Amino acid sequence: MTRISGADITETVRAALQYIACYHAPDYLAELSAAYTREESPAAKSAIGQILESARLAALGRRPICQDTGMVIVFARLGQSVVIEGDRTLAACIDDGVRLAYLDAGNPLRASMVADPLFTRTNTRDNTPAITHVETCLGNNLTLHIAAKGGGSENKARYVMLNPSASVADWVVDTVAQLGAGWCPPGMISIGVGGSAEKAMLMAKRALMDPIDMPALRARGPVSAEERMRIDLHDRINALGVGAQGLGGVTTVVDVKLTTCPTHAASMPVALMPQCAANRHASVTLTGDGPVYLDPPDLSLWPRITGSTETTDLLRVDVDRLTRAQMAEWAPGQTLLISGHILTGRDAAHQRIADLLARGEALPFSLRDRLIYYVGPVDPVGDEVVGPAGPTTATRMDGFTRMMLDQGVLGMIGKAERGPETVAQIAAAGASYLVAVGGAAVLVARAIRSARLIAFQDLGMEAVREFEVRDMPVTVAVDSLGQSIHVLGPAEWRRAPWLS
Ligand SMILES: O=C(O)C[C@H](O)C(=O)O
Repeated sequence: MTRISGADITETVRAALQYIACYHAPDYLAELSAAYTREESPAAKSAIGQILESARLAALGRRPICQDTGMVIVFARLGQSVVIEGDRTLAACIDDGVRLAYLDAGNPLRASMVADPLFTRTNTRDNTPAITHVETCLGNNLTLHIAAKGGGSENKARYVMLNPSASVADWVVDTVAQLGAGWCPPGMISIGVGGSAEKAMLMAKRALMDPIDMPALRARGPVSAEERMRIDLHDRINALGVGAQGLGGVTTVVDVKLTTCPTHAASMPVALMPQCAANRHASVTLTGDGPVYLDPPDLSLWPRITGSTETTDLLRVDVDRLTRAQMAEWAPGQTLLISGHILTGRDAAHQRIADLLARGEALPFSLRDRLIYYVGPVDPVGDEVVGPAGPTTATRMDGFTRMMLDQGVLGMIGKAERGPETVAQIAAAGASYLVAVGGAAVLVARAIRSARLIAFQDLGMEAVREFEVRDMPVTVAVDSLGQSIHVLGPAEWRRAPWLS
């Protein structure tokens, strides 16, 4: 019998969450560095370079690698000979650790969880609850596989019940082809096949925390049908040409996981889980000897990438004097360095604006001739004006775009593709959609010189702020003619004859 105190579980979870918020899993970092070296598409190479440089700044400064510091997912393996001491359940001990980690005064992480998801969607302010799954096993230990999963990649999880004779591989490739870039590639895709509907999802999610072994698998060669399928999927997904941030490129995934389980003769449940470029997870085993701390990583593994936002031949834009005529000169894929004042606003702020307008009430700020940056930043510490502040997925704001353009908005900054209708609205208004690199949150924040709360303070990280930026690198994603880099880029880099 092993006694593990609830307080030790809490402290272990707290420390692990602070750790993974700032340090990428080293195996993923190594694969991302290799992808950077391999990348042939200039836009994708620049995006990967920015993610790597931002990751290095985050690790050195011990700040979150992404402004979306994630929803905490814990897979616990509880030995049957373990007694958890104290008056808290295992899930409550884990939630206590989440609370302490996210409210850490020295390195606060962003609270993203909202309670009452159907109606009030009220931020719980401490990122609880964690989503905890417990499985018992033989033994004297408690192992916790802990991840902080970003919302953008979680939103792209997919599930299907196929006929037993259908091709799972074809469904996976077709599905990834339609996922868009909101999951922030390059990352990983994990497939769970079999069991029941919920079992397939859990298998896929759990396997995202396994070590990356695609290069080793290729080097030794596959020895099973599953391994052959993994390699095939890896090749076919990369041949889609989606590339980093959906800008078109040779690497969309660095690994593909595949987990199976017996299922009903009538069924073929298939789950697909993407993992974004903020690949944050760690495993810790408590043995009853106190809390467990992860060893500090070897920071020489974090490469220094220079030139990904080189300023020499880029167009500098003063957004305080921006006109539609100027924007008409921009071309998709062109990188700009913007300076001046921009407003922030994301899901909840857009909903609030829509509600105010629907009631015929005045907005507490003017949107005329403004750029809106879709972002929910981390709170600042020390002399920061804002914490890490990368873009959120713009596609979610598509339904509000007509309304914002009608209010006189000149353009938007976010990440990932816009739907065809939104692209047409942007073009018709002579507006623009710009992208910053998702997952390069520390780098983006460096361009922000001041931040001021403007409205909707109760929305926390989703409040409207005004940022003053200097030389913030953004890429034109939709120009005023309605051309989209998320269509043009992947089309240029697609090497998938079965799609044409
Ligand atoms: O919530 C965010 O800041 C980003 C989100 O994870 C997204 O990718 O859309």
